[in-house]
Amino acid sequence: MPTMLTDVFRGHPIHLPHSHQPDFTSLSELPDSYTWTPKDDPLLDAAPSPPAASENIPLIDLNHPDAANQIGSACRTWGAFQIANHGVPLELLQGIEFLTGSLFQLPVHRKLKAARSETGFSGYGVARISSFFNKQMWSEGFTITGSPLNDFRKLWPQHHLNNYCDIVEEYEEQMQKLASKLMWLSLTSLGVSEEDIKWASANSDSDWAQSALQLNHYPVCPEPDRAMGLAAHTDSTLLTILHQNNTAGLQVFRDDLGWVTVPPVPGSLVVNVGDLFHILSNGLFKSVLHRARVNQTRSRLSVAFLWGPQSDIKISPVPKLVSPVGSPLYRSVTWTEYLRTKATHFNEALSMIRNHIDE
Ligand SMILES: C=C1C[C@]23C[C@H]1CC[C@H]2[C@@]12CCC[C@@](C)(C(=O)O1)[C@H]2[C@@H]3C(=O)O
Ligand SMILES: O=C(O)CCC(=O)C(=O)O
Ligand SMILES: [Fe+2]
Repeated sequence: MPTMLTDVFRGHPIHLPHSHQPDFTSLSELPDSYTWTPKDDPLLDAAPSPPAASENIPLIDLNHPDAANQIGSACRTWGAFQIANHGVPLELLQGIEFLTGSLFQLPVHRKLKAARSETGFSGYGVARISSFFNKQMWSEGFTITGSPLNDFRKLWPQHHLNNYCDIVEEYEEQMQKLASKLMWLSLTSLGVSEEDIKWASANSDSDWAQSALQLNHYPVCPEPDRAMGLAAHTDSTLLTILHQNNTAGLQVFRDDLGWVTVPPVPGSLVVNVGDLFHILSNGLFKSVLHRARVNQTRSRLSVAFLWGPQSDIKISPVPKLVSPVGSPLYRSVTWTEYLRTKATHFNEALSMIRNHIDE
């Protein structure tokens, strides 16, 4: 039995700057501890000069005959794209959004009953990356892996549980299928097929993949321009699939464009390349730096499906993508090892497993 995501942080406690969550509703102005300046994040106001033309991540129709190439090209230039006609039922997207809304509407003392412990994986709390910043983020989150029953029991009475657990399980199943389809479509565009990746071809997806769900809530904020919902980061995953409610906030970074807002397109899903897919593609696919901003009038919800390989699988650059004379850009690493590296070194984690070739 491979180790599970639930064990990943056992030896890696996160010490958060404050022991309790703020009660956002009681704040009418932004406290200093929530006010971000470029000192707290060098890329805070990053913009190219001269200003770049407005561009956005592509919206790709999964039914389009050329979808594989469009996805491949988006993974190389942006590391992110949106998809329509993805096959996930609209009612399920509405269901998970409703559940997320109900969860965060609970009074703080109830949510804290399901608080994530310092070494735990699942439950209610601030983003794990909070420990790398001096300022607090204007958001709250809830992490789920596998069945949410144990955590949901702490929040809701018995009669809600079946329905809420069914929604989460159905959502995880649909996302799992979609993520695997997207991975193979994008690899096809690089000429990589199932024969080239042994761990994935020998088994069905449900044997080699695992995942987590991250529910995020960004309450309305008195001074959104000075606050940060979720600070700039890359995901450690192969792929992340994100559902956002109808409120903008997600931004992706491009060296030549600066921060680009991803507009909500009702019914569509946002996909982003994570660090492990960047490694697998030998650097061809970009693991995209992204963040979430907040809003003065509308609260924002998002549901991230974080998808990667089981903990015993070593990810390394696909040999076909390493040129015959070149050497792989990265050494091999499991998701667990990588999450631990990330828990200590955050945005430096990728460079720590990069091969430095002596000329
Ligand atoms: C399986 C994962 C992936 C995690 C850690 C763990 C559970 C929660 C994920 C996130 C979600 C929010 C951003 C991030 C950076 C964070 O702080 O928690 C993610 C992180 C990662 O992608 O590295
Ligand atoms: O809320 C968002 O749009 C981004 C969430 C995110 O990046 C994450 O949960 O990893
Ligand atoms: Fe993310």
